[in-house]
Amino acid sequence: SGNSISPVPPARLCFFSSFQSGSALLLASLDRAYVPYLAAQPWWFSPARPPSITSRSSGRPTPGTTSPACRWSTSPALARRGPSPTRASASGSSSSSTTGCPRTRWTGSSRRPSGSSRCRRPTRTAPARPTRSATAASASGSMATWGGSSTCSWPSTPRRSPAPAPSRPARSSGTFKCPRERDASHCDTTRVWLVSPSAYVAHMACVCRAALNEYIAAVRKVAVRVMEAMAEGLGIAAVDALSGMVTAEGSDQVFRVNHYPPCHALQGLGCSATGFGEHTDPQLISVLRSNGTSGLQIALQNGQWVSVPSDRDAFFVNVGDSLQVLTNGRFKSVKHRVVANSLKSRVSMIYFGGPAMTQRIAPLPQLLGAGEQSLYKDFTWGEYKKAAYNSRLGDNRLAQFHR
Ligand SMILES: O=C(O)CCC(=O)C(=O)O
Ligand SMILES: [Fe+2]
Repeated sequence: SGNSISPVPPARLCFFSSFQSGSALLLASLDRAYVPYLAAQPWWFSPARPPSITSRSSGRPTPGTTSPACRWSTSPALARRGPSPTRASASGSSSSSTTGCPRTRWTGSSRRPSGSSRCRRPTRTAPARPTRSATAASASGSMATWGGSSTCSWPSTPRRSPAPAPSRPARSSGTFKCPRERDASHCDTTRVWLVSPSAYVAHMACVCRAALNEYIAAVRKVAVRVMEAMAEGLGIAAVDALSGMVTAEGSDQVFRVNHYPPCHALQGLGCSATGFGEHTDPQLISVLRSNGTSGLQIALQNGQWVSVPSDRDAFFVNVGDSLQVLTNGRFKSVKHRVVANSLKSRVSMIYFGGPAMTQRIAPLPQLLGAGEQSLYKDFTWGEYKKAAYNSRLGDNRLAQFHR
């Protein structure tokens, strides 16, 4: 995306075959919490196989299992922290509304705190929070921690069977209207904070460590190559002027997996449910791969939402706010969101390349033309991140840093 916010497909980048299979392996084994979903979609385990639609993809929950439609888990950390740029509510102006999955049952007041669930929450064991020592170690660069909703254990507590999916769209007395609920989201997320790509692997007690390591190393190379090409395109002599920030010691990288269960009740209703509210990514660059289920949209300058073609063999590369500042607005971080699919699960995995916390984020001097002023106040990535965490997901977080 970036500067080119016209509805063109994202650039296709070449997958090496080992990368492709490593990537599929990663998706298959990343977190045991995803096994029920992945098991329902055998192509995850064999990328060569077409995404054949299995009986599960018809969207009917198998009796005795938890409905994928409303399976939800919320990071206790996020719930406590409230609105955050990684997992909070959609807000701000939007030309078209999305809503909570109408089939979900609201658990509380009509305005839930951001980051908590609108869906009926299954009884489950809260995932272990990283211990203080793990967090401290992470901050000091010696390991990475798992964060977000799922750790490497699937809850052992029994879950209630869901009510069978309605055979017709769920309407309340035939007058169901899509509520304009900006605080809704319909997504499970698992995040891995990357501190040291080699050290965190040693820490991870998951089956996925090798695949994860391989994938992240490879996708980081993709990010670096893209940023090198950007520097070249901007006429900057030092090829690593931008990319060096994600390879630098202490760079702040995150890898996140999102799962958007299908929202069956949307069928035939002509409205959409928010999977991930509108936002821009705060880091430098994001490299996303998905399972080919549609849902990702970007906002054009006129506010119109455009779907990004779903292609599981393509990367979606997104410019983050920090890169917008470094290039003094030549590349723009594009607002994007995810709408839930009524039939199919969407799984995406995103590598976010961020700079080190102390990195000064300001337009590259070699980029500024004669008399050109920075459009932004000076700040460090750490300062921006702190401000971002105190904002709502859909806020224009760069606004407060504009001169
Ligand atoms: O899951 C997706 O497709 C996009 C998610 C996203 O934008 C994000 O995690 O920042
Ligand atoms: Fe994003």
